[in-house]
Formats: sequence, structure tokens, C-alpha cells
Amino acid sequence: MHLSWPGGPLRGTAHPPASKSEANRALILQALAGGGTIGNLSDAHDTQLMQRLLAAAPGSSELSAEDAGTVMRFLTAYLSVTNWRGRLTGTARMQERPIGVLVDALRQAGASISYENQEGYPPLQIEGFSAKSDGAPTRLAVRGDISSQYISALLMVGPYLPGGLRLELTGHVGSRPYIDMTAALMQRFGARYSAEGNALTVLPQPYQSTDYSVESDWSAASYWYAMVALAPAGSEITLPWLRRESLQGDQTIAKMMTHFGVKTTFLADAVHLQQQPAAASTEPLTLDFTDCPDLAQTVAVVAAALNQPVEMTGLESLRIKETDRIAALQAELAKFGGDLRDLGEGRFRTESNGFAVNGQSVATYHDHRMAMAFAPLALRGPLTIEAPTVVKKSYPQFWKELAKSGFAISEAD
Ligand SMILES: O=C(O)C1=C[C@@H](OP(=O)(O)O)[C@@H](O)[C@H](O)C1
Ligand SMILES: C=C(OP(=O)(O)O)C(=O)O
Repeated sequence: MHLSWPGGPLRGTAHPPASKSEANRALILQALAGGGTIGNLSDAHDTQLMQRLLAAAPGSSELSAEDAGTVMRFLTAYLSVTNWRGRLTGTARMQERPIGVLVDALRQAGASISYENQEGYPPLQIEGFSAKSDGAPTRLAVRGDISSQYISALLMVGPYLPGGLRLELTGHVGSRPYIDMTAALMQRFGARYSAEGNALTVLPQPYQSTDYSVESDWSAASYWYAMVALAPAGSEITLPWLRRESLQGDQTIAKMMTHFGVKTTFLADAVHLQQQPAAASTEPLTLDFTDCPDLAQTVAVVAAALNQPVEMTGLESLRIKETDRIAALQAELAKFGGDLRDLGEGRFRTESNGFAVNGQSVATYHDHRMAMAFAPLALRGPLTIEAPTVVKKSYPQFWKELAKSGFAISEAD
């Protein structure tokens, strides 16, 4: 996909899709509740896939979560407690994304799960569930530093464990807002949940059918923030349906982007982004991505392009996402004169040395966020995004929305 910007400010309205994180939780909760309507589901492939697999599960003995982490992890727990038997697999990359922490916890709760190939990684054979019958809550301790999706998966099935669930999170907990999102949605479906620090309790009370409308996706909105930051002076964009009161931790992009000259105004049913002259600084700013790992690529690219050094921490989970996102960022930023330098001890610094956009071709590594994080650079010069359909995972309309906003887009040969 060739992208370029004809010149002048970026203006208008753009539409982020509905959140795939919220949608995939709501779909699991709906399936467990046995009813209710989930409104505003998007065409994101991960959401469509979750819907399809939940519908297909009763009559299938083989399901593929493809490249969707939430689908793989949430279904492993859901299929276990609903006594499903069969094979749950995923793409080659999914078979490299660890799941051992979740499988160990589910086994302790009564699930029979075995690995087909490598211990700790999909594909899984799920062989039903025999719950303990002493009436006491299932007590599990789970480390929180690999993926919060294991914790969300366990919490969501908690009401269906006899005696409920007492879950203790150990170690450094990453992606915490996603755990809070899970708890908030469970409560909307009638769950009784409480948390005292890292001790989480779910009582054995089944979900009630509930109607829920999914919010727009703040992670997707981050690419519009990046565009406003990189566009010519006077640029502004309105994003309908994003709200200040959000279950999504990635809403913090509004705060982060103040450092890159983007001002956010919350309107009744939209946010309005405006470019403002940012105080140029060569002092590195430190930003922590422990709670919002999906924003890291957006921010790294903007920081390098604006020659605003940022020290980035909390990037540990990036190596086990759709690709090794640290390696991918380093390789692709280097094409422009940028870098994400590894300073050791979990610290990285964005750097630029004559950063220029002049026709480079960006590889996307089967990662929607690589495509969407680098696309805003087209405001600074022409570039090509390889394998552009990768955006379908979370934001299938992304290129159409860019075209509507005035980008010149043509298919690569
Ligand atoms: O629960 C979720 O919906 C998600 C949790 C995060 O993953 P980790 O918990 O693995 O960091 C995030 O990166 C992912 O895109 C979605
Ligand atoms: C990491 C992501 O998704 P998942 O883990 O659900 O595949 C993502 O969307 O950036």
C-alpha cells in the first residue's frame, strides 16, 4: 500500500472501531449468561472470530483462535469449564505465544488439558472438567508479569467454579487496566467480585443476561493522535463516540500525547484532537507502558519522527505479542534514521538521526499495530506499508478512513 499526503492540515472526522477487548469479554460473558444482546460489535477479525468460535464450539472438536490472543486465552478457560472436548489451536505465531500459566491454573481448578507439541504452548487438547466438590473456593496463585489475559480468562469463569475463585496475583502485574476492565464487565453481568490489592475474589453466582454496548477503541484512536501530532500545523480531528469514562486503559493516550503537541477536548459524544505547538525538548521524557502495552508502537514512532527522545519502560510483554514488537520497531525505525535503543534493565530510548520519510517500505510482521503505527509517517513523506490487510485484526476500515481523511492511497504492485 503506497501512502502519501497531498499537503495542508489534516481535518475532519474519523471513526475508530469498537473495542475488541471489550467485545471479546462481553461475548464470553454473554455465552456464559446464556443470553442478552451485545451492541456495537465491530468487524474486527478478532471479534468476528470470537463470535464464530463460540457459536461453532458445541458441534466442533477442533477450533482455531488464529492470531487472536484474547480468543486463545479466553476460550481455553471457557471451553474448559463448559466441559468441551477437542483441540484448540492457532497460527504458527500463536504456537509461540505462551499459555502455560493459564493451563497450570485451569488444571488446578479441575480441567484436563494437554499440550500437543511444546509444553506451555498451543495447540491444546482440552478434555473436560471435573470440579472439586468440597464447596470451598478454588484458590489459585498466578503470576501477573506475562499476560493479563490469563487472569481475565480465569476471572471470567470464576463464577462457575464451585465455591467461586480466590485468585492471588504474584510478581509484577502488567496490563492491569485490562484486568479491571474484565472485573467491571463481569459486574455488569451480575458477578460478585471484590479485590484487595492483588487478592481477587469472585463469588459463585452465575451471570445474568445483560444488554451491553461496546465502547469505541482507544488503542485504535491512538493512530489518529499520531497523525495529528505529525501532520502540518493547524491539524485537528474529531473521533466520535470516545468518552472520558472508559473501561480502557489505553485512554491514557490522551495524556501521553500532550507531550507531542496534541490537545484533547472531551465533547458529549466525541473527542476533538488539535495540534498545538509542543515545547521542543531534547531532555528525554520517561513514559511507562506497563499498563498500556498496545500504545508503545504508536508512541515510539511519533517520538522518533518528532526527534523527541522518550525513555520507554514496561515493554516486557511486547516480545510475545503478534510479533516481537521490540525487534520489529528497531528494524523498521532504522529504515528512517530512528532507533529504539536498548538501555538494559527494561529501559529503551527512542532516538533519531536525520529522521526522514522518503519512500521507505515498512514490513509489518503479521502485526496490525506495526502497519497502523507507521502509517502516520505518510504525513511526512511517501511510504509503503507491506501486507496492509494485517489491520483487519482490530481495525479493518483503517485504510478507508485514511483515504476519507485525504491520504493518497494506492495498492503496491
Ligand atoms: O485483555 C486484553 O484484551 C488485552 C490485554 C493486553 O495483553 P497482555 O495482557 O498480554 O499484555 C493487550 O496487549 C491486548 O491487546 C489485549
Ligand atoms: C496484543 C494484541 O492482541 P492479542 O494479544 O489479543 O492477540 C494487540 O491487539 O495488540
